Amino acid sequence: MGSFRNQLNIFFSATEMLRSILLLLCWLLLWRLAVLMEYAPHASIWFPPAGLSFAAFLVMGLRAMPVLLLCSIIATFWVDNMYQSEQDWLQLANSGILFGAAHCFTYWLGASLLRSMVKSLVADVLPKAILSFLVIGSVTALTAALLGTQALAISGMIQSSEVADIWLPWWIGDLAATIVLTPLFLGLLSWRYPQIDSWLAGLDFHLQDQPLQPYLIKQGICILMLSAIMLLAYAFPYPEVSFAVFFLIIPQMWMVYTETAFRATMSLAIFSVLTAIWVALLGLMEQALVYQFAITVIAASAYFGLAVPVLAAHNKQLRKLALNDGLTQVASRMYFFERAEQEIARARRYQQPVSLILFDVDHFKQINDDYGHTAGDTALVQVAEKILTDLRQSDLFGRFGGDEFMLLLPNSDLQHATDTAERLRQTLMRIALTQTPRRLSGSFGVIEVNPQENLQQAFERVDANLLQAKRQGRNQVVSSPS
Ligand SMILES: Nc1nc2c(ncn2[C@@H]2O[C@H](COP(=O)(O)OP(=O)(O)OP(=O)(O)O)[C@@H](O)[C@H]2O)c(=O)[nH]1
Repeated sequence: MGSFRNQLNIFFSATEMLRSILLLLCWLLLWRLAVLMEYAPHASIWFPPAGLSFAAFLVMGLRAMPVLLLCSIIATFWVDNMYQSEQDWLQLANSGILFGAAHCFTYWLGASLLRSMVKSLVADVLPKAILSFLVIGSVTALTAALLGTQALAISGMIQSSEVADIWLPWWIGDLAATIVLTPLFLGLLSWRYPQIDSWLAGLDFHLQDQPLQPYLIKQGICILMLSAIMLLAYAFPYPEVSFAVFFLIIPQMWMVYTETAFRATMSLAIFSVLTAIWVALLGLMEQALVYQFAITVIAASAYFGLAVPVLAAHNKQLRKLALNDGLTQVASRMYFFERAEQEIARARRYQQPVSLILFDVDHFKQINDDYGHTAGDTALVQVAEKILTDLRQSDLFGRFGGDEFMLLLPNSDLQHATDTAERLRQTLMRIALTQTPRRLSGSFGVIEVNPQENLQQAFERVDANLLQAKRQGRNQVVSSPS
């Protein structure tokens, strides 16, 4: 009950009223545009209001219903004015309500289904969200076409016999617009409705600081290519020539991979509007179905392409998390062992020495207990930063866990590694911790890796040396020959 009252309050708020009026104006404008591109009665090459209805129901839910119903009724009166069907206003209102009910109910149902499906997906599943959108969008457009044509037949706007001819182009027109335009409308609406971001599984529609010029060049190439292909189809009126429009997938995918999601969807919208305009201008109505399919197929492929940069960014982030220790940013234990295996194998091949150092901060627990975990964390970060400045570029430095760190020194024999450990022990004592007045010290184990042993065995030996350094009173280096 509370939530219903909440919805009512939102519905009657000034901003929502303004949004509804804007929605009404945009819908009617797009509808007028669609009528301009009709190639047969009630069959437009594409029907942009369908994309807007789907996007509005996705974002606003049931709150969009009254406005979109009103749009459908106004459109019915408007269309009658054009076709002169001689119906009286009561019949027209009846037709409008029937058509509106078919259109709005279907798109609301489709949008609600998509919303609940996308919400139930766990993170990082953009391809699944895209697939759900394509499947539900197509079925919704089909249902809207079947119910819409029936509504017109029942209300007497068209003959029953015409339904069989109209439903397919009606569906493809709705489908092209729903598939191409819904994401763009969602992108535009996501500036005002931030909840959309969470459904997009990482896809960012908001403008980023990417240079405008390369985008404009790519957009220009897309427009030129499309215009050339359409003029070619006009000059050589064979059905085969019209299929050349499918080549547009190349520049569109180029756009998807290199530009922001918003620009890519914008480019698809420009492609579909221009195709529709060229078809209308050059009278290529015979091949309208080919162009409608091209628009839909290219858009559907492009959306899957949108998932690639998002997945690549996720992978990069996951790899960074796996390779680096989250707190100190030195190598993670997993990455250290992976690299150490490679280095030891390489050293064995070239018969070069390689050494391991394992060290542990003495009485670190005391810092946590006396000054808190944040002070402990800061101390670990300071230790890692300071040690890192004291190493060669080729040395590998990682965190084993807790206050234990490890080093792999390529091209270093036991003597060199022991000297390095001794230097680091002194470095540790010089660290001035920012959050505690404490001074640090560390215990070090050192070994030179024996050509016959594997990493596991080498690690056990260096760990034993560290343990001995602890037992012997801490703040010292214990090394042993191979
Ligand atoms: N602040 C902080 N503490 C950690 C972290 N990881 C482990 N610790 C703590 O580090 C302490 C490590 O203690 P130990 O190595 O067992 O012992 P110690 O106090 O260093 O004493 P010795 O090693 O015997 O000299 C434990 O209290 C852990 O809870 C971390 O990421 N941050």
